[in-house]
Formats: sequence, C-alpha cells, structure tokens
Amino acid sequence: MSSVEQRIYELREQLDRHNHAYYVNNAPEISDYEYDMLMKELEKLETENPEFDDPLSPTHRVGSDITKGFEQVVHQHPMLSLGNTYSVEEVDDWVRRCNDLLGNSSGLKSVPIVGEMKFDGTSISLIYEKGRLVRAVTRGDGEKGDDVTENVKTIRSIPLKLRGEGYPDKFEIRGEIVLPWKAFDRLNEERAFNEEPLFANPRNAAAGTLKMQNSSIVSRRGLDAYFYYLISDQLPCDNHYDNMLRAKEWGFKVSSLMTLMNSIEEVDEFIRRLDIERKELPVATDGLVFKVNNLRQQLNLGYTSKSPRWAIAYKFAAERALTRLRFVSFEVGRMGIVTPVANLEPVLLSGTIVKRASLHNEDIVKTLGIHEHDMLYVEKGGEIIPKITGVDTAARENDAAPVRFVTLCPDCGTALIRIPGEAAWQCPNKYGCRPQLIGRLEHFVGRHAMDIEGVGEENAALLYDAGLVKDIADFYTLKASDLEALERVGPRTAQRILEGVEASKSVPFDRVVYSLSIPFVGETVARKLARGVGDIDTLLAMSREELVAIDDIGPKIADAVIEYFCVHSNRTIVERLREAGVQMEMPEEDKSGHSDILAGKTIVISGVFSLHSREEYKEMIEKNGGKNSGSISKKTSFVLAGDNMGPAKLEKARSLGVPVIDESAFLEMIGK
Ligand SMILES: NC(=O)c1ccc[n+]([C@@H]2O[C@H](COP(=O)([O-])OP(=O)(O)OC[C@H]3O[C@@H](n4cnc5c(N)ncnc54)[C@H](O)[C@@H]3O)[C@@H](O)[C@H]2O)c1
Ligand SMILES: [Zn+2]
Repeated sequence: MSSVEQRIYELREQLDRHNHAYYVNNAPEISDYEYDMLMKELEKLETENPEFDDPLSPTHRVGSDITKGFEQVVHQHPMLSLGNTYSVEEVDDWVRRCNDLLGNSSGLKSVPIVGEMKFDGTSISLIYEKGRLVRAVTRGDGEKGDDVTENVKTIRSIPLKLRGEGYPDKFEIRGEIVLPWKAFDRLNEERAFNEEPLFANPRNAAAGTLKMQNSSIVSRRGLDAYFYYLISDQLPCDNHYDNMLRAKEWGFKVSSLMTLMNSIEEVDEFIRRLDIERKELPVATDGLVFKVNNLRQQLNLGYTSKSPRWAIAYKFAAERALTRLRFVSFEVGRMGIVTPVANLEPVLLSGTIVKRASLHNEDIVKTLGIHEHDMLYVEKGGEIIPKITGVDTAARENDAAPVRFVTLCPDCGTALIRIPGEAAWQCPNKYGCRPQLIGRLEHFVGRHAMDIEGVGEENAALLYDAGLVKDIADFYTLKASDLEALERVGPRTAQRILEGVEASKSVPFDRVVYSLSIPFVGETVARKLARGVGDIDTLLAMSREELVAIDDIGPKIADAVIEYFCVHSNRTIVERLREAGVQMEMPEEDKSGHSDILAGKTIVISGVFSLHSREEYKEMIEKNGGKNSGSISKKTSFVLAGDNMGPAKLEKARSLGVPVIDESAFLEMIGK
C-alpha cells in the first residue's frame, strides 16, 4: 500500500472515531480546529488521488448522532452539514464564486447574502401541521434522525402552537438547540457536586440533554432554540431573510443579528463586528453562517453530497485573549497548600470577564517563565476554567524580574515546606494560620458538609475575626445576641444561621467525618470510613493496621486520620460536637442494606441504562462493597455496560480481557 493510501485510511479511521465521540458520546477528544484540519487533509488527499476516493468517506457524509432508544424518522429533505473555513479570504472567495456561478456581472454589487450567527448546539428539524408542532427529529446521519419530540416539547421557547397567521399548512423549520451559558454553568456545578464528569462545552451538554430518556429532567435543564431555515411547498416569500422574519412572527426565536448584505465589504465588516459582539451573547456561538438569500439562486447553486453550495460557515478560532498580569497572589487553602494565582487586567473571554486564573503550582509558573507585568495569553476554548497558555515575551518590560514563588506563608509568615514528590508548597502552621482556620470553617458549613445556611465565605471570616467562631465546634455555642451585635449581620441572617446550626445536628455521620477537614478525607473516603467504622469511638480507637483493612483506605489516609486524632485540640472539638448533639454514628438502616458481594471488585460503568439510572448503579456498587472507577485498566473486574458504550472502551475491555456485563446480569449478581 502506498503511503498516501495508508494515510487516507488512517485519516478516515480517525475521523470516524472522532465523529462517534463527538456526536454520539458528546465527549470529543480533540478540539474542533484539530478535527477540521484532519478533515481538510483528507479532502486534499482524496482530491489529488481520486482513485482512492470512496463515497463512504467522512468527507462525503454527515457525522451521525443516531443513538439507540429513540425511534428513527426519515427526513423529507436531507439535513446536511456546512462547508467551513477559518479564513475571511475564503469567505470572500465563496461570495465571488457564488456571483460567478449565478452570472452576476454587476461588478461591485454582490447577489444578496444573509449573515447569521452560527449557534453552537445541536441541529433540530421541527414539523408543523395546521399550526401545531407534530414532530421533532435530530439531524441523525442526514437521511434519518432520532425522534425527540417529547423532549423538544419541554423547551419553553419552542411554540407548540403558532401565533399570527399566514403560515403554510405544513412546513419544516430547522434550528439549533442550545444550552445558554447560565444553564450550562449551573448544570456543571451540579455535576461537580455529584462527582459526575463535567460537560466540556454547552454544545455537548445540549446534545446530551436532548438525548435523555427522561423528559422531566430535560425540562429542568433550561434548553433554548434558535431557528434559521424554513422549508415548505407554500413558503410565504421568495427569499430566506423575509421567510425568517415571518417565522419570527409565528413565534419562533430568530436571532436579531441576522443581516442582509450586498457586498464583500459588508460581509467582512459583519465578521469583524460579530466576532466582538458575540462575546456578549447569552449562548455559545462557534462562528457565522453566510447564505445566498434568494431561494431561486439557492436552487441554482445546489448541493454537494455533504453541504449546500449556497452557504458557508466562517468559524472563530479558539478564544484567546492577551492581557497584562497585574500581580501574582499566593493563596493559602484550608489544607495549607499555597496556590499561585495570576491577577489580570480584566478581559472578556467566551461570555465572561476573566480577572484571575490559577497558575496551579510552582512548576507551572516556571515552565511558563512568567515575569512581572508580562502580557499573558488566556484561553478558554472548550474548557470552562480560564487557563494561561503562554507569554508574549516581545511585550516584556526590560527590567521585569521573573515571578518568584514565596518562601514564607503570605499570611502567617511561617516557612513553607515542599510536599515530597509533589509540586505543591504548604504552610505547616495548621492551627495558627488564619486562611487555614477560616477555610476549615467554610468547609464545615458547606453544602456538601454540614450545610449550614447563612454562613458564606464572607461570614465565616467575619465570625472568626469577631472571635465568635474560632473552631468548628464554636458554631454550636452561637447566640442570637452575639450575631446581631455584628455590624453586617441582620436579625434575619442571624436567625438563618442559628436554624442552620440546629438542622446540622441531623446531618449523617459520614458527612460529619467529611466536615472535619482531615487531610485526604474527601466525600467518598469519608463515606467509606464512616461505614467501615460505624461510630466515632471506634474511629478514635483504631490503629493504622485496622484502618488500612477498610476497603479503599490506604496507608496515606490512615496516617492522616491517626495524626488528626492525636492532636489534643481536635479530640476536644470532637467531644464538643458530640455534646452539642451532632451525629456520631451511622444510622441502623444504613448499616444494614449493605453487602460485601462486590468487595474487592473495581467496576466501570459505561453507556446508557434503562432499568436504573447511572447514579443508582453507582450507589448499588458502593452499597455492595464494590468500587466505582472511571477508566478501564487491567485492574477492572468488569464493565457494567448499557447501550451505546463507546467502541474505544469496548475494544479496550476486549483487549484486556475484562468481562462486559449488562444491567440485568448485574442486578442478578447483587440479588435484586
Ligand atoms: N472535536 C471533534 O472531535 C469533532 C468531531 C466531529 C465534528 N466536530 C466539529 O463539528 C463540525 C462538523 O459538524 P457539523 O456537520 O454539525 O457542522 P457544523 O457544526 O460545522 O455546521 C453545520 C451545523 O451548523 C448548525 N448551525 C448553527 N447555526 C446555523 C445557522 N445560522 N444556519 C445554518 N446552520 C447553523 C446546524 O446545526 C448545522 O447542522 C466539524 O467541522 C468540527 O468542527 C468536531
Ligand atoms: Zn500560614
């Protein structure tokens, strides 16, 4: 096989794999830009070597989002993709080409072109009959898609019944289902809370949500939709722009940024303007779309097997901003770890203003080679948290000194120690360093811990500085009069804090263990510990060996637990919590209902399930003594697989000889 032929096969195989990760799993492994570059390379090779062309190549086909669990419906008109480019010149060339092909020779004036936002969500086709929504279908493979009508009906901005008049008896309207930034942030916060993998961007979240089996969850997620194309035998107007304005009158959301243009200059100006304005939009966009306005002209230009010739997408490069470093602050966390944070001149990035970005640790500061007042590149593309990706060294001031990591704790002045084998520096002054003490108070009242409402980040510091709460047990001696004496706490807040403190007395023991801020004891470990020991006295009395014997508790955690309870003040705190009425043992029913059927087993959950939710399966695994893991390795005991398990995962399980079982076999295994 020639090397060209080999490369062609390689690219097709890669692109097919990325299509599946992107459209079906909603978890892309590479950036859109990288994907588009692979696609362009394949297109070029196929054009230059037509003998290797193949109608099944990803260059000729629309990536498919078809998933199991939905009925499939054939599209009356195929749903295609769009040709795309990252270059303004290529957009200009496309306008010229359209004019040439349409025989427009008026020189300066172009045939009318409509410019629109390219909303970054997932495409949808809606069918209306007699003014009512009858069906909603995803793009699927372009020929047929998944019927998601029930889910789409929960989207409030989609009219179930049309307004106004003059709409065709039967028509199709196409648009993009999106998840606005706000809803996206909320969803990811919730997922972080539940320790579920975060969605990389709103597109994946929107696509994933639309394919959920439970419409009531879909309705809560806050999807929205914008529409951009109308198809019918009885369209009201002969051009795209006016048809969309009519659709708006019938109740569809059509972006007011849609613009009618008549020259290349206007097109270029539109690109310049929208690349800035889009950053203020409430939803994600990944580019612009240009369309020939006149429907007869659209028809004349026609289609390739994959996209219309009368439209082109201009894609924005990954969002990156250049901004000046004001200073690096060093922030001490509740465990004493010192994190360097870049404080920046405020800059707008993917819809939010970025002022700060974590530099994580000393090694990263060194690798980037950051100097004082450097101009830094900040990126957000696809990722949620802003990241410093580089330095514009040309813009560096001559006498700028490199940023040095502090050697003393910025708060208490204690000499920092570097944790062996890690890049982190730590302030060892656990019981006298203000941010560590306040951090532990904040952690204690947090939603995942004792959930004491009314004490936010600010109030924790306030209570500490006023001398009212020096350690976590002090919350239980707070009096209304103490709180009301504080300048910034009104009677309402005081009441809420006291009620929150009272309610926290029924928070279960495992969360109490988590609330103590024992190093390395996160939510999951706390649960294991609490269930493993049953009550606090057993925990206090345990030796290192006994602790290590508990499933998933390693020597590092065991040492941290023992060290924690060796400190006299910690023991006193525990006693005071007990006296206050905080839960110090697991409830009886929780001790039962558990088994060790899955003890020693590491299980990976993958795919979509129909009998129980993924969360429920995770819980069942834990209750029966098993361990959940996210990735398949030699240590995996088996994979609990639902529908649509990714082919890469399946292949990995096969190659490692890891058994794959389905949900009913699993339920039988645990005796359900
Ligand atoms: N990162 C990855 O692994 C990966 C894998 C597959 C695809 N992708 C990305 O997806 C792209 C291909 O996806 P695609 O075929 O859906 O194409 P696309 O998203 O580039 O463009 C076509 C889609 O744009 C949407 N759209 C939004 N606003 C529109 C408007 N105003 N008018 C018309 N359409 C509008 C429609 O849903 C339409 O289907 C690739 O170019 C790549 O960037 C990435
Ligand atoms: Zn300190």
